[in-house]
Amino acid sequence: MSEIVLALRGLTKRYGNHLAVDHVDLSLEQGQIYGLVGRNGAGKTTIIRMITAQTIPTDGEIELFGATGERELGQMRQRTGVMVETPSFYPYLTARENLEYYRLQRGIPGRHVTEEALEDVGLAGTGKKKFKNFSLGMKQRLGLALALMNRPDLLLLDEPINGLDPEGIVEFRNILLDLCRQRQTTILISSHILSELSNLATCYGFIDNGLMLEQITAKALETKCRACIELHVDDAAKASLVLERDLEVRDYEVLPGNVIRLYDCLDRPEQVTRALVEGGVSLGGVEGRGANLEDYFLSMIGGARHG
Ligand SMILES: Nc1ncnc2c1ncn2[C@@H]1O[C@H](COP(=O)(O)OP(=O)(O)OP(=O)(O)O)[C@@H](O)[C@H]1O
Repeated sequence: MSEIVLALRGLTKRYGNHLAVDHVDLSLEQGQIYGLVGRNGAGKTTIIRMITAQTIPTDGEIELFGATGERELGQMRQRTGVMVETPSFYPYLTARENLEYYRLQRGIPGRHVTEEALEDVGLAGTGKKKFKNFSLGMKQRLGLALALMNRPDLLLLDEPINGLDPEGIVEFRNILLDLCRQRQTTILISSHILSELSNLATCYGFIDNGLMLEQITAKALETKCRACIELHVDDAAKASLVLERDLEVRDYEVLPGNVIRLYDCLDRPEQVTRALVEGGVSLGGVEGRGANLEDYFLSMIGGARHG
């Protein structure tokens, strides 16, 4: 069984009358990339700050690498790397000089640590270029390099992809995937844009108003958000037969209540309905379902607000 790297149980933060984080449960196994998704003010930063002891929880429990007591938690926190908002770097120093400054400040021995961190994030070749002339993507990668200097087993990243252009997002994503593959680094990454985390997160937690609304694996989310034609029929077995025989459909699933989700023939729904009717199937409804991750997230938040 995989090691549980991080577990939150009933984690709560109250500011006056405001519940910023409301009894959040979360569990993260080694090598997972957990996408914490929520709008601005949802409580993402507060959760990360409680894990790193920058904010004291009002209630609940944090378990890190199996430890829960304050003293042991303190030790285990040394195995984490954190990036909450872009760290302040010196504008007139290079990437290497900036990292060297922080390495010495933190008392981490060995120049090779800086070199490895620069290699990890693809900034080893930036030479004399000063921080002030870096693109946002480079700045964010330097922030990540700083979080990687202690070779963490758990990385906590608060909105690191925020504002990056598509190319920057891909670069950042590839670095994280490499860390996960090569070092089995476990990653918790927050974002207010779900699609920024696609092809990266292995599971998601959706948070709104401090509440964890849903936790779902990337695979399950992909299935939920996959484009399909949803058919409500009187006889699913008969409909399946017609679809396979007359339209050579292979990719479909049958849900309870005589509902069929069809992933083939998306561009020709009329042909599907005609074939079914001609095959003697009664259709109660035909509905095209979208494939948009953002819509899924927004519909969930909408649902929460009405709830
Ligand atoms: N020190 C504080 N004092 C009072 N309220 C706070 C404090 N820190 C955060 N909050 C409130 O707690 C809630 C959650 O904030 P948090 O920063 O965790 O959200 P977030 O999801 O990270 O959003 P953002 O992306 O905007 O940072 C917000 O309503 C915020 O105003």
